[in-house]
Amino acid sequence: MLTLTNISKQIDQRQILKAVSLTVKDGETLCIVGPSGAGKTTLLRIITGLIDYDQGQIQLNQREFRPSRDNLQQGVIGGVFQDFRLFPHLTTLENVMLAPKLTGLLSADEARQQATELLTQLGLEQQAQQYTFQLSGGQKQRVSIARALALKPQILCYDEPTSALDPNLRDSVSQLLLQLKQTGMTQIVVTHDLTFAEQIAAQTYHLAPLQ
Ligand SMILES: Nc1ncnc2c1ncn2[C@@H]1O[C@H](COP(=O)(O)OP(=O)(O)OP(=O)(O)O)[C@@H](O)[C@H]1O
Repeated sequence: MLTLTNISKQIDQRQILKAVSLTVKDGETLCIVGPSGAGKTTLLRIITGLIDYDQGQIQLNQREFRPSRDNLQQGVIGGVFQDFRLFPHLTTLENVMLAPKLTGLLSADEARQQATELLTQLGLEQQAQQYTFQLSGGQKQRVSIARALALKPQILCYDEPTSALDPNLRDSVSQLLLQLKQTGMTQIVVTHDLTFAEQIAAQTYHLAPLQ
């Protein structure tokens, strides 16, 4: 269970988040919705440890928890970001193998086997040997999810996972997130797409812009 209590954040002396409190229970999917500029991405960047917060407290499983970039690498909290952050000069398979191999979580053989399984699970077996610059937006999205899953996160966070996708692909992302929910994955999804939010989550947190 992840709990945020009164999280506040200023950027350039402007208040972006003020006293945000929310809880995500194990196995739940929480959608964070709100208008453009409300601070959704900022909140997700705080949860994934990419930026710090000024005030408040975060607890993971009822213990104080300070998100950091290390948590992304150690499989505590995984992130799927809007720009995918794939390595274009590596193949799809290599992109998914890389982090568990570099962090020592798995041997090279184990990482390869796991990556092959994840790519099959996500319908990307045909793309395994392609460079990621050769893939479509929807395929890159799924590689990015496979890569995050390869680090066995407790919680997986997504920033606008449908923003670059047409309606059919949006439905396939919903299906994928629902499948992951069935495996017990805890998920936090930033989106401004309310139809998508309704498809995937029972719980929605509305972030209102500050004036
Ligand atoms: N690094 C930064 N420097 C300056 N301002 C920033 C920075 N990051 C975010 N902001 C500001 O914080 C506010 C919230 O931005 P954020 O990207 O979190 O909103 P959002 O709700 O995700 O918006 P969108 O739906 O358009 O992506 C915006 O006004 C943005 O300009």
